[in-house]
Amino acid sequence: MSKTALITGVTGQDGAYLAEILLDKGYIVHGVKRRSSSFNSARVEHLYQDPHESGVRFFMHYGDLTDATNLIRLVQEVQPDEIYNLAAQSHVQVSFETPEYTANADGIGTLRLLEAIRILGMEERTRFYQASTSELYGKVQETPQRETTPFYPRSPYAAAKLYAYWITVNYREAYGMHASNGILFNHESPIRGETFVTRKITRAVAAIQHGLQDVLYLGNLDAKRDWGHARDYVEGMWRMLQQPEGGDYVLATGEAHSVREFVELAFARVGKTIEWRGKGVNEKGYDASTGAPLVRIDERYFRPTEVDLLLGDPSKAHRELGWRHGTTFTDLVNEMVDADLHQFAVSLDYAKHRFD
Ligand SMILES: C[C@H]1O[C@H](OP(=O)(O)OP(=O)(O)OC[C@H]2O[C@@H](n3cnc4c(=O)[nH]c(N)nc43)[C@H](O)[C@@H]2O)[C@@H](O)[C@@H](O)C1=O
Repeated sequence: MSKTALITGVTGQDGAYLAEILLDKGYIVHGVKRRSSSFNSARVEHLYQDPHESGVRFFMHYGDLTDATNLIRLVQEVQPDEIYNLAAQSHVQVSFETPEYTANADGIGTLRLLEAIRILGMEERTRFYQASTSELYGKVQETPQRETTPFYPRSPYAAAKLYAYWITVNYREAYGMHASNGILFNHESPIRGETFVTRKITRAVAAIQHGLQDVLYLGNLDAKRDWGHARDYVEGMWRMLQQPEGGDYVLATGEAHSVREFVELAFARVGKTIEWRGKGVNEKGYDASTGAPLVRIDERYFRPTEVDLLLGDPSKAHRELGWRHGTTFTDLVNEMVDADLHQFAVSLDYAKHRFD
């Protein structure tokens, strides 16, 4: 019999990759998305099947982590074997402007979902995955960070996720639920949201290459992150729920790079070498061969409190889940730049023919 999974946040980067691998593994997949006045399902469009065909295995529902009755009804209707809670207000900088909403969706939202399982008496049947985050380590207390490293959140986003982490642990211990936290370090891909720094950079490189943009504006170039590929990380989520018991696992590559290095590699993919001149907010990145300014600093992208360095130790996941990241940092950057170059080329071609 096919297993049934419920994915909140299915229209996001991770939701889309996870839905894809679960369908490949033979699951029936129910995704939850928020209502929006603009179209927001592009990442899962290719998973839709003709409803008149037999054997349809992908279903979408409207829902919201701030709406408890909706969550209870969804869990009751779908009767999932596995719930992956990926829905969140996931932008760290935005959380400084919307701290209450972030706490409600990311913190209390997790509680609502756990309570839905309990209210319906499904604690023994339904396994639960919580999208925890390396942002919990914030002002890091040791490097590299592992499951035992103390947390020190540095944003409303991280503080909300801290509550979600502990309430997941608590429901595991109090009610014997199979509930797990995946402490995922940054994971990116060509379908990453366009305001996260990696995708912002690769889109700008592609736009500059196509003559559609002159300069890329960024904040803190010295921040370091442990960047992996989202496709690898969703496999790790699934593996956590296949264990005999729930647990908490770091997924990371074990390698950290600065935003500056990401910029350099991304421009290198299109044959441009960046030469940095100036200091602090006056620093600029120039095209070494033409002298054109390509990168400038915009103070608006600095955060009230920054997380300077995140570097994960994924050895528990290696040992217990047999999980390893596959994509290297360079391959990740190249794949993202290539995809954005292609996307701009397709749009330009479409526009050209439309107005021919
Ligand atoms: C694991 C974790 O991963 C993500 O959170 P994030 O690390 O904050 O991701 P980001 O791509 O927004 O920033 C990375 C770094 O890059 C710096 N940075 C410089 N200049 C710009 C800039 O212009 N834009 C942005 N966004 N960041 C910039 C910024 O200050 C920060 O130090 C989310 O998925 C989150 O949900 C999550 O859980």
